[in-house]
Amino acid sequence: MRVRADRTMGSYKAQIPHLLSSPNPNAKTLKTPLLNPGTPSTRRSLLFSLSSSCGFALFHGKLLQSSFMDALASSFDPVSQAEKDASSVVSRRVSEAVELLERGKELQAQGDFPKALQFFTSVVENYKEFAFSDYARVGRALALYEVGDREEAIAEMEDVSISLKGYPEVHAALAAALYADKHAPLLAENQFAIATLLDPHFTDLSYVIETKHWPPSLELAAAKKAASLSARLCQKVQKALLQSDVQSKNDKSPVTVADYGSQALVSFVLQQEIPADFSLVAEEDSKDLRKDGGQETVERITKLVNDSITSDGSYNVTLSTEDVLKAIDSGRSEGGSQGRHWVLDPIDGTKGFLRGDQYAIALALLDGGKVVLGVLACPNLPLTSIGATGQHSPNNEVGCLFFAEVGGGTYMQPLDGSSAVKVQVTAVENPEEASFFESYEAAHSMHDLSSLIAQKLGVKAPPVRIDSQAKYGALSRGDGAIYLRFPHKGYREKIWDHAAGCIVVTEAGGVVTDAAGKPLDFSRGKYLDLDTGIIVTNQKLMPLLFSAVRESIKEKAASL
Ligand SMILES: Nc1ncnc2c1ncn2[C@@H]1O[C@H](COP(=O)(O)O)[C@@H](O)[C@H]1OP(=O)(O)O
Ligand SMILES: [Mg+2]
Repeated sequence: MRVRADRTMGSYKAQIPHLLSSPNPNAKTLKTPLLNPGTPSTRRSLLFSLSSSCGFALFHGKLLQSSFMDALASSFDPVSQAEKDASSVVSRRVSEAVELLERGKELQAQGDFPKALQFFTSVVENYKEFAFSDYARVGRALALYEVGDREEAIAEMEDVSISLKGYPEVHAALAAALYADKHAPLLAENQFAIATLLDPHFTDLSYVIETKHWPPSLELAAAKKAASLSARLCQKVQKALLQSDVQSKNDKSPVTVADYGSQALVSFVLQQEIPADFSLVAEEDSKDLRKDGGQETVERITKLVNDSITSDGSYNVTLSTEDVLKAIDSGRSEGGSQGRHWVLDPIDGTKGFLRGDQYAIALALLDGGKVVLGVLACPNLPLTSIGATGQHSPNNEVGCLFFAEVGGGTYMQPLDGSSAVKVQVTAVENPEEASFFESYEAAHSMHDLSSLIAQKLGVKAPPVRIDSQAKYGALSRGDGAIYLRFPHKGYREKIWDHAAGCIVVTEAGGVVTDAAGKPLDFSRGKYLDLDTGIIVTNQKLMPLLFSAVRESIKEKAASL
């Protein structure tokens, strides 16, 4: 959700839209963990930091400095056993509630809003007697917003803005929600005025982004939802394909249907969730489908898309064939260095999809030509490391969703929706201990060149060959240390084949460059104009890798 500032509006109105990429200040540094001054202060957290810089606990409406609490507890000598018991019940309930609150915040920081909502709701409902349950109400309001229950979210924000007086983030979040969802600019202005009176920093966009880390989490939630639904659609088609007879396996139509279906579904979900200024750069368009004989395929696609929408249950609509064709064609944007554009590969690695191997649904968001968010759904990637072989035991669960926002790190979540974990690229420094990924298809990347590079580096392990951007995902969680991609002469890389993968790796601490050592430039439209190839690894290995790549390219050229 991003509403542009209207230059004719008043000074507050012009400021409110900068909060709108997310009314959820989803990732701020927690300086003062509630009742727990000893924990590290780097945790990403929602709205929970108190304005003071030392540890406080709010309890029965009284503010108690927590460093005194233990002393008070130990010196307190209750008159009766009953009072002693009551006191211990209270402290047990406080720790229970704080634990639930902390868990809710963690889940929220990971983008797992439905689970976070459960934890916050539990505090709100079961621990009403503690004043700090109001902080759970803030979390609940924002989680409700993220899961799409916006009416309830705004009502809760309004209530809590009154009960938690003097808490600027609630007013700022409410300002953004009133502006974007209620289309109530005057009410939004009032809330924004309160927020900025309480904390003038909210007028400063760089403060909102850099200090509060308000990420485009609405976009992230929408992107995760779109990619997950598409992954389900593709899984269904791949399953039917793999169960079919040999003759229909040679038929390319299942991948066609899944490809278009995935694009239509992602486009539909994004437009439902974030209608403002929608722009999508995607691989497919409806030209071929509109030709004679395409009607049956369009009908199959439409059925698939409608089945996916129905199974999700959040949208009460049935799309017509024309709606589906239009959704596909809304991916005709050219991208570029201005504005915000979604970038989609509806099925990356179609060869892998047909073989029953790896493929990915890759969705990213560009802002001013830079990738600010990426989601990679990899329906066949095992949840545990694919290690040095690319293989996994047949009982291993598969289906990973990687997601990253600029400045927020990379997370991986099972596609079944269970909790996300933060991932990091490997810390391996010695190339002898490194393994490398490359394309399964020799036509997509020069295996002889990668082999020369690996040899120069001293890599001992054989290449791990898998299809699609699942390679970026696997590398982001440390399954391997290096990804080498050297398309044959004349091939032009497209932005949708790298945008999501690139941010997933860089936010996990990795480096992605072309073979000349330059970062990938996503600002030039559909194509990446780059030198020779793409190399990916961790910060430590990059200098060594880069030299091996330069030498190998020269050597190969000389031998031709
Ligand atoms: N000749 C080629 N050289 C390099 N990449 C290609 C070539 N043809 C298609 N691709 C694209 O490479 C990507 C997958 O590469 P890999 O799986 O080897 O990493 C896909 O995006 C695929 O397109 P598509 O998305 O249309 O399948
Ligand atoms: Mg692709």
